[in-house]
Amino acid sequence: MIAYNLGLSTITPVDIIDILLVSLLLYQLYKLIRGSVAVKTILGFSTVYLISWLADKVGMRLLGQILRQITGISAIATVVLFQYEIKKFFSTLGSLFFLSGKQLLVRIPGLKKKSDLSFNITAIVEASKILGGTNTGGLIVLSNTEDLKFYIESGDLLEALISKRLLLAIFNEESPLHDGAVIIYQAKIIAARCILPVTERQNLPAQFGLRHRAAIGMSEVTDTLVVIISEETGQISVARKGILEHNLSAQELRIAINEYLKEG
Ligand SMILES: Nc1ncnc2c1ncn2[C@@H]1O[C@H](COP(=O)(O)OP(=O)(O)OP(=O)(O)O)[C@@H](O)[C@H]1O
Repeated sequence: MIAYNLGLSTITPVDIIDILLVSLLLYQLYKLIRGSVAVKTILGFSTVYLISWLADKVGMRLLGQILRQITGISAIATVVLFQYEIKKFFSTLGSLFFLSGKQLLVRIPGLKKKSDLSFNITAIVEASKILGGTNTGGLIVLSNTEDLKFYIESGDLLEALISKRLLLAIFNEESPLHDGAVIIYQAKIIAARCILPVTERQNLPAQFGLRHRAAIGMSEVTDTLVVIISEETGQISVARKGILEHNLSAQELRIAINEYLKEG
């Protein structure tokens, strides 16, 4: 076996692969919890552990005992509290194993391949504004990194350049394509009439029906930004990482899309 002697220890190619895989895993974990409530919860758990350890050290038996009980249930609490992050982590790992070589390059940090075309943000913003103004429902999934093959296959393939007129034509109530979601991958409208996974969350306000629930569900399990135009109120919302930002102006929608594309 090939091995490199760097003085202190011998590094083999397997060690290098090992380090690369661990870095990839840690990067995925970091991406998942970055900016989410998970960070605060982890800090909370760590504080309880620390106080419990200190209480034991200085002989505060009662406090130590109570805190130990709390830390004892933290394993179960972690699974319940982080069910979204855990689900997302495994679905990301799963999709990594089923990526083609080209898609794998897109996922490796630093090697992210930018699309040759640029996302026509203005077309998406203007179409959303018009749809909202005429109380026409719309559901648009933006993906910069995942090809969303599984969801694309549930709808009708289009592979067209993004244009305001095309988006308006798709969501026109007379159109046979208006039901379900449009999926935009990199800079193209890939498919329409797609079926998205509906969130299982119970605590959503009653005003949010299936369109909003499907948007939240999709953003929970994929790295996408989902734009919703409400048929009932004409309001524009976006869902990202399971969080819904409601009643956005055209300018706010533009900012949300820009931020997503920068992140992606
Ligand atoms: N799983 C799904 N995937 C994609 N689109 C869906 C899904 N479920 C519902 N929809 C779309 O949402 C429409 C129904 O929206 P519904 O009125 O229940 O939602 P809503 O959140 O109250 O939105 P609105 O404010 O527009 O009424 C359907 O006609 C369909 O186009």
